Amino acid sequence: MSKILKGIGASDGVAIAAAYSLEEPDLTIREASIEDSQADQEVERFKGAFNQSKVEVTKIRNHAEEAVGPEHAAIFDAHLLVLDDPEFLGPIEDGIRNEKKSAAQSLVDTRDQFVAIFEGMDNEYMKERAADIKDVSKRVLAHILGKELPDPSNIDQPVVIVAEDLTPSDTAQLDKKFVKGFVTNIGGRTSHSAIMSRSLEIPAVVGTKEVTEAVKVGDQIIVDGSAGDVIVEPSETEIKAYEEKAAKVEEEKAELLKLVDEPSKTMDGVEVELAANIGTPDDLEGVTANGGEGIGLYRTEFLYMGRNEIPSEEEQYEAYKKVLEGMDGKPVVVRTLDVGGDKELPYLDLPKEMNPFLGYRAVRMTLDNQELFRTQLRALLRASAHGNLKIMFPMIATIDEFNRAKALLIEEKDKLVSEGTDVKEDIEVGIMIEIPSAAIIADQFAKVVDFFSIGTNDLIQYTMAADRMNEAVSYLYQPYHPALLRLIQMVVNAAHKEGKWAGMCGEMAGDEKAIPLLLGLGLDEFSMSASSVLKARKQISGLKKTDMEQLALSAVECAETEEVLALVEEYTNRA
Ligand SMILES: C=C(OP(=O)(O)O)C(=O)O
Ligand SMILES: [Mg+2]
Repeated sequence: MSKILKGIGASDGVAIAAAYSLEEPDLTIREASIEDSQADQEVERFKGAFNQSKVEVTKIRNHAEEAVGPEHAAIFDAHLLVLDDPEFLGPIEDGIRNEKKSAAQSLVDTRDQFVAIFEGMDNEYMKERAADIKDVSKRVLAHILGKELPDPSNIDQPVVIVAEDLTPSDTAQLDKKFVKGFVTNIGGRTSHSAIMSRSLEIPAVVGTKEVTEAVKVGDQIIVDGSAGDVIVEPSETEIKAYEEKAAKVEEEKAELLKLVDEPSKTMDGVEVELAANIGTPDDLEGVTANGGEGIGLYRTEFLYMGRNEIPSEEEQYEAYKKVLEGMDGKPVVVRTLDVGGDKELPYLDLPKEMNPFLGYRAVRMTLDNQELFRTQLRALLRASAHGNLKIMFPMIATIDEFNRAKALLIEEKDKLVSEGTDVKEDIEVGIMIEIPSAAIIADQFAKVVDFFSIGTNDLIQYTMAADRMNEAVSYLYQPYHPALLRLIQMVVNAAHKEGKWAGMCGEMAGDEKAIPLLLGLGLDEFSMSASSVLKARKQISGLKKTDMEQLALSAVECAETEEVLALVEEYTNRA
């Protein structure tokens, strides 16, 4: 009998495939020492494990080169060097032969010695070598212990990934050709793995609480990303029903594609901009295919993930240039590095925090690490010559933070100009509105910034004090709550009063129930997953802006979310 798990639908569509687990195996060492007579056998075992690891790393390296480019493959070249390094292999063999350690124990002790030496050096390059040694040793240890490490980039058959959670860098490595869907235990619609699943257009269900318990590797599962359902070991009849549903989803998509070149216009002729959010230059294809009128949010942090070092100015410049040229003069809002919260960068050695979402993240960190920030700003300024760039700072809480970030930008711009580098004049510089303090004094911000983009994913969690990743408090995560609508109203009105524009790049911008309200509140730009653009265009073409203004005026006066939703229903059915 099949079993149905309920979760939160994170990305629409239906996937049917075998389950693949991303859980890491238990790598606890049970035998630390050996008898004399076992030494040869243990040496054989450790050499065999190194050889197996070399074969795997070479495969992963080649795959990475093909899928994401040679820059990302370079990490694995460094791993291969470690696997061949006699300075590393020698002490492991000595530990087995002379100190009677098991292969696993000798590997771990040698690893720890090397890691301590490299981490203690005052040199970024050497610190990165410590990360390589840790990574490689984990793989070798797994082989010595007879365990297998999960490797999302090495999947070569259709699968549905099942995991406790997927980190943004795990998600970035998924190959759409084989990864048909994913299901996690934790997370909500705005956790970053969910956002990535939408940009990759992979059906996903998050927050099932129990998928890793309920599903065995190889089990057939169905993911219904629209309903948030996961069917484990489905019957023939269920498979057939879902295959039909999948075909219907494809049909609807084909129908919507007819709107690709249409303007985004309400019934009474008001145009808005429907833009898309991207994480990497590879996402551009989806934006063009879905008729995105611009990029409303380029989350540059993904360029910094899944690697062991900060991307160079040149590498960043190339990525930004590719996006700007790809959008061919259409607006591209690039957000400067926003790490922290659930987006970690192991090589930056950021402190572990009690409340990472309230901690050292985004501009708070980049203003403090000026070399890193200036490198990104220079890359952006140089790229500005290739298109319609707008620069946006994340997680701004105070005017002073904005002024400091902008001052660095201007300093770098002046330097580049004096060096004779081409930099576009009049680049718009704006901020994300993710923190209630910024929304509340939006009138002050509007005097100094060129635009706002409301980041509701964070703004909701900070307004309601409800962690966006935590399902236990997900009932409080209410996009349509009047408190939030009032903040949005303040921001849009403040922008318009100063002749500036206000957009939204949080997930709410692509939400069918929110769009009528946002239109009525006067939002100028809606930036969403590329896969939602055409649906939004169709919806907007059936709404009258004047009616939606009435709806919004009534909605901000409501006491509860339910009342707001009832109003949305009433007004949109009327239209
Ligand atoms: C778009 C946003 O930023 P991110 O989801 O990357 O935190 C947001 O907070 O709404
Ligand atoms: Mg945010």
